[in-house]
Amino acid sequence: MTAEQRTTATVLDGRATAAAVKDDLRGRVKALAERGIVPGLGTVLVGDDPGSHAYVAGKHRDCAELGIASIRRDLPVDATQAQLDAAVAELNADPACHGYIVQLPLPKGLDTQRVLEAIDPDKDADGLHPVSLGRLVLGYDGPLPCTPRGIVHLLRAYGVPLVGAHVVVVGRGTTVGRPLGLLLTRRSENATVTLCHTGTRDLAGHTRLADVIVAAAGVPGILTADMVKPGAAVVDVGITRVVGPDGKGIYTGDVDPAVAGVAGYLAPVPGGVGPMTRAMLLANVVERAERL
Ligand SMILES: Nc1nc2c(c(=O)[nH]1)N[C@@H](CN(C=O)c1ccc(C(=O)N[C@@H](CCC(=O)O)C(=O)O)cc1)CN2
Repeated sequence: MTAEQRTTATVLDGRATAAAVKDDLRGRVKALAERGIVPGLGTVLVGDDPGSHAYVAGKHRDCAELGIASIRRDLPVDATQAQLDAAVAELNADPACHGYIVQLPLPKGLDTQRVLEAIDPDKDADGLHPVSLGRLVLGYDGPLPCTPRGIVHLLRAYGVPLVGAHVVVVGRGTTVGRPLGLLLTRRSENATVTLCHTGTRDLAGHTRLADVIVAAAGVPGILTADMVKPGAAVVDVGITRVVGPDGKGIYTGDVDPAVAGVAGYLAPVPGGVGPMTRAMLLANVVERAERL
C-alpha cells in the first residue's frame, strides 16, 4: 500500500458507546426504583494494586451516577483465604446485593478458582463463574463476561459486520479470549473464530486473513501494521501498566499505533473496550434486578 492510499481508522469510541448504554440503564434503574427495587453491586478487592484500586473506584463511581447501590469490601494485602471466603459468603447472603465481583488478579497465595466457585452463580456479575461460562458454552441465558460482551456491543454499535466474518482473537485467557470465541460463534453473531495465542505458529499469517482482530494477549505492541489486512476492524484489549516518560503509570495496549493507518476501525486503549467493560458490569446487575 502506498502512503497516499493509507487511511486513518474510524475510532470505535468506547466512552461514547458506554455513555449511551449507561443512559439506557439509568432509565431502567429509575423504573426499578418506582417499584421499590434498588439494584446493588458489590465488589471485593484484596491488596493495594493501584490498577485494581482505580478499576474498583470507577465501578463505584458508575453506581453513584446511575442510582445503583454500592457495597464495597476491601481486604488488606495479607488477607487470609478464610477472610476472603467470609467476604464472599457475606455478599452471597446479602439481599441488597444483586450481583458482585471479586477484582482480579488476587494477591499471590489466594486461590482464584476457589473464590470464583464460591460466588453464588445467581449473583455472578462478572459472568466468570463456571456455571455462567458453562451456560455460555451451552447457549443458555445467563450473565455474560463483561469485556467480551462489551466488545460485541461496540462492534455492533459501529455496524461492523460479524455474521460470516472471520474474527481472529489473539489471547486465550478466561476473562476475554476464550469466552469471546464462544460469544462470537453463537447463532446471533455467527462469526467464524480463530483463537490464537502467543505460542501460535505464524501468528501474522492468521491475523492477515481476518476481517476483525481482537488483540487480548497482554503483550504491548504484539499486533503490528504488517499483520493487518487493510480495512479490517481491530479491537485492542491490552491493558498493561507501564511507566510513562514522566515517571507516572500509563496504560499501553497490544496494538502498535501504526495499525491505525491500515485498519478500517480501531478500538484504542484507552477509550475503547475499558469503558465498555464497566458499562456491561452495570448491565449485568440491572438485568439481574429486573429478573427478580
Ligand atoms: N473481576 C474482574 N477483574 C478484572 C476484570 C474484570 O472484568 N473482572 N477486568 C480487568 C480490569 N477491569 C475491570 O475490572 C477494567 C480495566 C480497564 C478499564 C478501563 O476503563 N480502562 C481505561 C484505561 C484506564 C483509565 O484510564 O483509567 C480504558 O481502557 O479506557 C475498566 C475496567 C482485570 N480485572
